[in-house]
Amino acid sequence: MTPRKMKFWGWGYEDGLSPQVQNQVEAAMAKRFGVSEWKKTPPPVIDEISLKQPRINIPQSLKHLCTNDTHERLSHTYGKSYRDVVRAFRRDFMNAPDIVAFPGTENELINILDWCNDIHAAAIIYGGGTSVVGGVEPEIDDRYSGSVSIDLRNFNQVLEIDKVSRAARIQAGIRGPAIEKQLKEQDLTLRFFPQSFEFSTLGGWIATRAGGHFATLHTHIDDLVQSLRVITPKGVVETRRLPGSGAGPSPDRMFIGSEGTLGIITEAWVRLQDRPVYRTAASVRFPDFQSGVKAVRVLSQSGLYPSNCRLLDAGEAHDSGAGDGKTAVLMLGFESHDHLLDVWMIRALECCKEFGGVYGQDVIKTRKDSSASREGDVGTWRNAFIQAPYLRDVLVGLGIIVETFETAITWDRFEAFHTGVMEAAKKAVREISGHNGWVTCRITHVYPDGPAPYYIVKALGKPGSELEQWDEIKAAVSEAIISLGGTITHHHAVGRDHRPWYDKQRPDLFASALKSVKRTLDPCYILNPGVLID
Ligand SMILES: Cc1cc2nc3c(=O)[nH]c(=O)nc-3n(C[C@H](O)[C@H](O)[C@H](O)COP(=O)(O)OP(=O)(O)OC[C@H]3O[C@@H](n4cnc5c(N)ncnc54)[C@H](O)[C@@H]3O)c2cc1C
Repeated sequence: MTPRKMKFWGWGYEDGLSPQVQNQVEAAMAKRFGVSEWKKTPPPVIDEISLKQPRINIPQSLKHLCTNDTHERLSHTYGKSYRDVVRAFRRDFMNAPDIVAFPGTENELINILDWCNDIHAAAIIYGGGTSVVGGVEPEIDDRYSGSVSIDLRNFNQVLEIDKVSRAARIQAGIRGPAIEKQLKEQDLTLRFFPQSFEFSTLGGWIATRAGGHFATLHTHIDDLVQSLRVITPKGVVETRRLPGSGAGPSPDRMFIGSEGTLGIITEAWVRLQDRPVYRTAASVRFPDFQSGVKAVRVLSQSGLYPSNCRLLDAGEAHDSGAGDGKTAVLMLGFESHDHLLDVWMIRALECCKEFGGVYGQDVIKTRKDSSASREGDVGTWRNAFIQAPYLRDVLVGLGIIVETFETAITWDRFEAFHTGVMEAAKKAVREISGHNGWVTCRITHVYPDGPAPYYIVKALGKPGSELEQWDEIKAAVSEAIISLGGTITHHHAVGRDHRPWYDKQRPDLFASALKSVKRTLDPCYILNPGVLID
C-alpha cells in the first residue's frame, strides 16, 4: 500500500477530505455568504513554486542527516495557521529554510547545532509543524547566514515505563497516536489530546505549553511533565524526576513554553494515567450563552471536575451541527478508570438545571466503552471538531477569512471581557471586510477561577487581500484582549505572531531576566530568532 501523502501547504493528508464533503462545504458557504459562484484558488503544486537557492551548503560530515530537497524545504516553511495556509495558496515560500536536518541521536543533534553555531545559521526546531503562531517559520534577517529546520521525527520512541510511579520516558519528536499506541500495551495513557493530536509531538506540546482536550484539572502539558532533557548550544540540561519539589524556581518550568528559543527538548519523563474504563456524556441546552456561563462557573467550582465541559455559543453550536442556532450548548462528560460516574453526572446536570439548562434523550449512563462521547450532539460536535482543520483549508481556497483566537480571564471579569472582545471582533470584521461575517465563541477549558474562551472568525475576504485583512482583524482583537486584562494566548503559544502583545503582557523585568537566560544558554542567538525574545 502506498503511504498517504501529507500536504506541504496545509493540514494533514492530501486525501483528508472527500470531494463530496468539499462540495457540501462550498455549497453551504455560498448560501451563507450569498455567493452565486466561487472563484476558487487551487492549492499549490510544487512545480509552481520558485524557491531561492540555499544560502548555505551542507558540510560533508552532515550530508547523511541534512537535505536541501525542495519538497522538504517547502514542507518545513510554515506551521498550520490561517496566515500560513493563505501564503501557501499565494505560492509564497520566501522564508523556506535553506536546509532541513533529520538527526536520529543526540550526538547527531549536537553536531548539527554546533554547525549552526559555527556558521551563524538560525536553528529552528520542528516537531510536528502544527504551530499556529509562526513558531516554526524561518523568518530571519541578514545577521544570519541562513536557516536550518531541525526536524525531530526520528526521536519517536517511548523509552521506558515506570508502572509503579505511573510515568514514562518518551522522546520528544513522537506524535500523539504513536505515544498512545506504545502506552496502550501497558494499559496506560498520557491522556493528552490537543485537537492537533494526530500530527503534533510531545516536544512541541512541552515547548508551547499546549492545552489538551480535557476541560478541567490537568489542562496543560505543564502538569504532566515530571522531568526534561534539553540540549542547548552550551551543553545538556537534565532535570531530576520528582513528583513535586519546592527547591527554588523550577528548571522544568523554564524550558516548558520556551518555544525552541532556549534549547532542544529531546526527551521527557511524563506522568501517566490508567486508561479510562467508565465514561458518561451529555449535552445541555441553555436559553443563552450567559446562562450557560453561570452554570459552567458553578461546575468549575463544584469539585466535580468533568473531563469535558465545553460551552458553545448558539452560533458555534449551529456551525458544528450540535445546536439549532438559538440556544447555547454545553458538552459535558466524565471518565474514570476506577468508578461508575452516574452520581457525578446527575449532580452536574442539577447544577445546569439551576440556570435553565435542558437536557434530553442523549444523556448517557456510565458505559464501559468509548461510545458515550461518540453519539448524539456530543458525537456530532466531536466529528466536526476533528474535521475542522481540513475544512479550513477548503475555505481558504474560496477566499474566506477563517481563523481562531483564544485567551483566558478570571470569572469576575469574564462578562465584561467577553462582551468587549466580541464587540471588538465584530466591529473589526465589519469595518475591515465590509461584511458582518461571523464571530462565535466556545469555552474550551474551565478553572475554578476562570474560563478560557476560544473565538472563531469567518468573513468573506477581499480577493488578494485576505491575509492583510485578517492581520488587521487579529491586531484589533489582540489589543482588546490585552487592554481588557486577558492573556494573548491560553494554549496556542506566542511564536512570532503574538510577539507584540506578549511583549505588552509580560513584566519588563521578567523580559530582561529571560534575555539573560537566553544569553547564557544560546549566546550566539541561533535558536528560533524572533520567537519570544530578541
Ligand atoms: C488544527 C490545529 C489544532 C490545534 N489544536 C491545539 C490544541 O487543541 N491545543 C493546543 O495547545 N494547541 C493546538 N494547536 C497548536 C499546535 O498544535 C500546538 O502548539 C502544538 O503543541 C505544536 O506541536 P508541534 O509538535 O506541531 O510543534 P511545532 O509546531 O513543530 O513547534 C512549535 C514550537 O515549539 C518548538 N519546538 C517543537 N519541538 C520542540 C522541541 N523538541 N524542543 C524545543 N522546542 C521545540 C518549535 O521551534 C516551535 O517554536 C493546534 C494547531 C492546529 C493546526
